[in-house]
Order: sequence, then C-alpha cells, then structure tokens
Amino acid sequence: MRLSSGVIVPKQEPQVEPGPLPEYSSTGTVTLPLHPSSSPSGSPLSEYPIPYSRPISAYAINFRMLSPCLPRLLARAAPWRSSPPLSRGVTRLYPLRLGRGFASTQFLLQNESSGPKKGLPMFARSEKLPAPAANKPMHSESVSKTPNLLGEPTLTTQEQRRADWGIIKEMSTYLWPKGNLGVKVRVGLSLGLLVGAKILNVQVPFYFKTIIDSMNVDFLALGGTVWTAAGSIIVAYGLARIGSTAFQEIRNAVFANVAQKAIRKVACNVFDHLLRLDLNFHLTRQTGGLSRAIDRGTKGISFLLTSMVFHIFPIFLEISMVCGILTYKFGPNFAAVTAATMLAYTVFTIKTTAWRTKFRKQANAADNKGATVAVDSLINYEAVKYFNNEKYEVGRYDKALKGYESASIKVATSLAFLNLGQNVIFSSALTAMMYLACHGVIDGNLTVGDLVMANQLVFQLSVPLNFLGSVYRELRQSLLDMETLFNLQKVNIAVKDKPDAKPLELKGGEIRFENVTFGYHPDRAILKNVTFTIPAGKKTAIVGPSGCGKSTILRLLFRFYDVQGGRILIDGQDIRDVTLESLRRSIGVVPQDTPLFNNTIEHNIHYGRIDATAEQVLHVSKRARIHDTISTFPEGYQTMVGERGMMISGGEKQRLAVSRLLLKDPPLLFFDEATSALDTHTEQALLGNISSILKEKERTSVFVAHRLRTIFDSDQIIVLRDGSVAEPPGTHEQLINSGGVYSSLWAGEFFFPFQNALS
Ligand SMILES: Nc1ncnc2c1ncn2[C@@H]1O[C@H](COP(=O)(O)OP(=O)(O)OP(=O)(O)O)[C@@H](O)[C@H]1O
Ligand SMILES: N[C@@H](CCC(=O)N[C@@H](CS)C(=O)NCC(=O)O)C(=O)O
Repeated sequence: MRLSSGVIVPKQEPQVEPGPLPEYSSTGTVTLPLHPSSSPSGSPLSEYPIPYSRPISAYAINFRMLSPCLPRLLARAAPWRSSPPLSRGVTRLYPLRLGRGFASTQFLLQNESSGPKKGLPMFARSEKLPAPAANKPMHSESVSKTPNLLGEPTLTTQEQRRADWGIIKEMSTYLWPKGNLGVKVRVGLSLGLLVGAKILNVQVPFYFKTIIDSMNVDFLALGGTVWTAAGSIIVAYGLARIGSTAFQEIRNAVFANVAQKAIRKVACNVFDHLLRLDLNFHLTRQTGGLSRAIDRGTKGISFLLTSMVFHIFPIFLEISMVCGILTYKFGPNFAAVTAATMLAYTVFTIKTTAWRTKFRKQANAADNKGATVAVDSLINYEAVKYFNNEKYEVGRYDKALKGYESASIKVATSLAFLNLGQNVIFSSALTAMMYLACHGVIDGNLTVGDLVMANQLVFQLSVPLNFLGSVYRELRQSLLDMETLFNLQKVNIAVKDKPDAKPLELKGGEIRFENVTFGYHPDRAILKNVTFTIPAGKKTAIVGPSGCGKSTILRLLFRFYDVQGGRILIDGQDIRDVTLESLRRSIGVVPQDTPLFNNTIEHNIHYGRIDATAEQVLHVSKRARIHDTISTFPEGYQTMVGERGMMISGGEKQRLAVSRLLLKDPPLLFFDEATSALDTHTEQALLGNISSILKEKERTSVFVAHRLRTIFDSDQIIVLRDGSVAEPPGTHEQLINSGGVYSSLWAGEFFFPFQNALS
C-alpha cells in the first residue's frame, strides 16, 4: 500500500497504475452510455455527452444538467467515460453519489487498464464526502429549532412559507435589479419570447383542426390538390411548431445570462462573507459542508430562476390560454372540465409529492451514508488492514445499502402511485372532453376538426404537467438550499473594523499586552490578567508548557479573536482601534501547522506577496534554506505540494512557510514552533539566517518554542504558566540566575529531555 499525491494505490494490485493524479482536467466531456429509451427528452441517443467546464477536484464534477430527470438516468448508467482523461489513465467513472438538477456528482475513478472487478478503484483522498449534517443552516438564530435527521431545521409550515417567500422576494431583485437595464431587457425579452412560444404552441391545434376540416370533403367529386385544399395551412402548421421551439430555445439562451449572473453574484457575496468570518466560525464548521452549502445553494438559485421562468409560469400561461380558447370556441363546459382537471391534478400531485418526498430523503440519506462509509473505508485502507476489519467495514456498508434498498423501493412504488393517479385524472378529463365534443359533432354544433382540436389543446398540456411533481419537489429543495446559503450571509462577523478605525502607524513595533484576559469558552480562561511588553526591534521568546496559551497570544495579536479584558497595544495604539487590514499587513506569521494550498511550491511561496517577481521567490527560498531541496525535486518549483502540503515533509513545509513570510517582509514577525520539524543541523542554519535577517532590518520578532536551545539567545524571554506570566521576563542569563521556572525548564531540557518534550 502506498500513498502518493492523494491517491491510494493497493500494492497487491499491480494492474492498477500507481502514481499521482498530477492535474485534473478542467474541461472535457463525460460520455454516458444510455439506453435509447432512457435518454433525456426521449431523443434516440445511445451515448449522452455531458460537457463539464469546472475544475474537477478529485471525484466531484459539476455538470450542466439538461433535464431535471437526468440524475435518475445517470444513476442507471455505469461506467461513464471521460475525455480527455481526468488524470493519468483515469477515464472510467463509477457514479457514487449523484447531485440533483444542476448536479455535482461524485465518482469512483477507474484506470482504463483495470476493469471494475480487477482491483480496487483508484481513489482520490482529497475530497471526503461531507456528512449529511453539513448542510445545516449556519446561522445560529435560524438553528434554534431542533434539526431533523438530515440536519435540516424543522420549521413550522408558516415559518417555512415565510422563509420561502423571503427567498423568492430576494431572488426577484436579481431578476429585476435596480439600475441594470441590460438584465431588465433580457428578462423582458425572455418573457416576450415565452409568451410568443406559447401563443404559437396553441396555434398548432387550430391549424390541425383546419387541415382536418379541409380534408373532410369529397375530393373525388370536387377534385383539387393538397395545395389548393390545405397547402398554406400545412405550412403554417409546420412553421408554428418550429417557431414555438425556436422561441423557446432563444428564450433559454437569453435567460441563461441572467441566471448565471445571479449565481455568480450570490456565490461571490457568500464566499466573500465566509472569508471575513472569524476563525472560530471556521474551526467549528466542516469545510466540505460549507462548500457543499454554497454549491447546492447556487444550483438552487439556477433551478428556482429557470423553473419559475421556464416551467411554472409557462404552465399557468398555457392552462389559462387553453381555458380561454375552449370557453370562446366551445363554451364554458369545456373550460370548466379543463379547469377542474388542472386543479385536481395539481392538488393530487403536490399532496402526493409532499408525502413521498420523505422516502427520497431517506434514500438520499442512506445513499450518502453508504458513500461516506465506502469512501472512508477505502481512504483508510491501511487502518482497515492493520486491524483486520474488512468484515466490519463490509457490514457497515451493507447496513447503509439496506437502508437505501428499502427507501428506494418506497420511492419506486410511490412514484407508480403518483403516475397512475395523474394519468387517471388526466385521462378522465380527456374522456369527458371527447364525450362533450362528440355530442357537439352529432348535434351539428362542432366539426370533426373541432373535436381533434379540443383533444390536442388539452393533450399538449400533459407534457409539462407530467413533471409537475418533480418540479415542485426540486423547487422546495432549492428553496431550502438557498435558505442555507442566504443564512450563511447573515452570520455576524464578530471581529471587524470600528467605524472610525485608522491604519496602524508603526514607530518601531513595540507590542504590549496590558492586563489581558481571554478564554475560548466563558468558563475556561486561557490568559488571566496577563501583562508584558515585547520591545521594538528585539527578539523575544515565549516559552511555557504545552497548552498554556502561547499560540493564543498570536491569535489575539492578529485579531482572530478579541480580548475579553485588558488591551493589546502596538506602538501605543489599541489594536481594536486600527484597521484589520493594516494590522494584519504588519504581522507575519509562521504558524505551528503551515497551511499550504494544493498547488505548486512556487505558488505557495508566491502567496506571501502575490506581486513578487520570480527572482524574489528564488531569493527568499535560498534564505529559508529550501532552494537546494527544491532543486532535487524532479519538477522543482512546479512540484505539487498536495492537499494541506501532504506531499512534502514537515520540515520542507516549515521552510516554505518561512520563505513565504520573508517574501511578505512584515515589520512584526511571529514564529510559532517554526523549526520544530527540522533536524538540528538544518534548524541551526535556518535560525542563523533568520537572525541575520532580523538584525539587518531591526524587526520585532516573537519566537514560541518548546526547545529552549533555539531561543536562549533572545533579547527577552517571557515564561507563561497557567495563563499567567510565571516570572519577570529577562534574558537567558538573568532567568537562569534568578533560579525560577525557566531555569528548571532549562535544566529539564538537558537532564529530562523526554519528560520536557512530553510536558
Ligand atoms: N479554538 C479553540 N477553542 C477552544 N479551545 C481552544 C481553541 N484553541 C486553543 N484552545 C485551547 O486553549 C489552550 C491554549 O492553546 P494554545 O494553542 O494557545 O496553547 P500553546 O501554549 O500554544 O500550546 P502548544 O505549545 O501545545 O502549541 C489549549 O488548552 C487549547 O486546547
Ligand atoms: N409524473 C411524476 C414523475 C415525473 C418523473 O418521472 N420525474 C423524474 C424526474 S424529472 C423522476 O425521476 N422521478 C423519480 C421520482 O419522482 O421518484 C411527477 O409529476 O413528478
């Protein structure tokens, strides 16, 4: 078993090509083999190509779904094939989890060379399926209700209706945005095209009637050709059909711009807001869940906008037109039958769909569970083997599958009931209509053409109505997803600029903690009335046992959190009075756990200052003593570091973090155990370099360290213990001579190195 670049490859399966997934394709086509009868819109395709144009992260692909039915069709088809390969050799995909509508779909990846039964499919480890609970609304106020099994809050019907209307109202601002004439013109044009398409559509039965009536003469006796009898009407019939479809398609094209703009705007607003939220918010959320909430919410917007404009509104328009025409042409009886039928059909569909939605939710939850179990087991393949727990894992997977099986059976049987009920209602209406029309023909009030026309007019309604239940269900789900998304935007930002905040004015860089009290939880203080000064331009070390609050000092200084008592001053300015931007620009951090992007080494160093030149990047990596190591990598600076830097060693990660900091070149520097993963030789060399840089520029620097050997040359050492400063700060010599806590820590480092390390 070998782990490489986020892909688990089983050792005993040589036919599975080992090696990394170096890059994921960002555009291409996935071809889905379909049975002709199951293709969307019934087109006789045996292969259904789906273009994708978003980056493929591991095994999630976002497709533009063409029909709300597509997910169901996709679930049936396996394997899918992708072109170009998603990564080296990976062209077959096995659907694992299917999203809805405009879907994000997750796969098992399979090498072209290895069949599904031959070996364990290659797995990308980066994108663990988020737990279902990840879809909870994030707003604390809105989560006041007990979440249900699926992690969704249970609101009362009234509250839900109010929330739904709120969202529809909010969305209408995207359809008719103030001061944006372009969008308004597009929406107006789409509506015009929609009405045009429907008018043409209802013309078709009229032409049909005229053609039938004109055929209903004795041609043998009267003579004449097709052209003289009905030529122009036949042409008009064809043109009306083509025109209706053309209008519909142009409308789709015109409206796509409006929907996509709205999606982009909302997604960007939410993303921007998420980046502003506090560390605390992010530490308590599953990142996968957040990105899924954005993903589903934005798909919800697309579905809501398009289904309103393309489905709901057109159906009502068409029903009203048909009722109007029937009343006008054949009298109120026909219209009454149609109106009553539509009402019964709609009520039956909505009620039945609402009832059966719970089965689909159960099936989805079981499906998610199954996928999570499968992915988790396969990602942790080594752990399964270490403890011989294959049977246990299969048992867990089977349990989830059993849940899915029983829920899916309920979905299928309730669908049969829904379809049957809809058909009974619709066919009864058509039969009644036929009876009335035949009566009319026998009475001589109607022609045979009229009979056909009435039938055709009503029959045409059956096409959009056949999906009413699905559209209703998707619409409700979209509203819930959007609620989650919009609630994210409402989460309050705890740490923000004061209205009159000024930029930080640095005059040397003295940092002072004055009677600072802070705790992450109200009942556990981490810092208790702490006071100390970090002098400008000097090297200060903070030492103390693990968990005493050393890193917390940095988080407070960086204003990830605000203090609960006392104040923090930089050059005499309370950090709460200065702008966050200027404060954070002035502080550079090498954190304990270096956050790296899943990108190249170069990108990660460059991140320190986006506008730095390639030479500057090279220069800082030399100073951070990482250049020589990078040069030994086959792909040099273009080496991918993997998710959170998993593909490079801890020491390399730390040196990357140092070079990134050197590129940022801030006046205040904070090193939190920055060299803990290095061997003594590299550590000494790197610390030497850092010291010379600090001396060159007279930077204020703070080193948090466990290994006292790395900081004994500091200008000042602060010893923390139990949330307080344990003894007056001083230099190494002063503290050793005073014989306090530091001197015993120092003694421990040499006489009981392990005990000290474990403290
Ligand atoms: N976000 C958080 N929420 C709740 N408690 C936290 C949070 N972050 C840290 N803590 C707790 O606060 C205490 C101080 O944490 P801190 O990271 O400042 O310790 P430290 O002195 O830097 O430890 P170490 O030397 O092990 O890195 C620890 O007990 C830790 O568990
Ligand atoms: N006539 C029904 C069903 C229409 C239908 O077949 N819908 C497709 C999706 S577009 C489907 O897969 N339905 C599965 C289901 O509802 O369980 C309705 O109005 O909802």
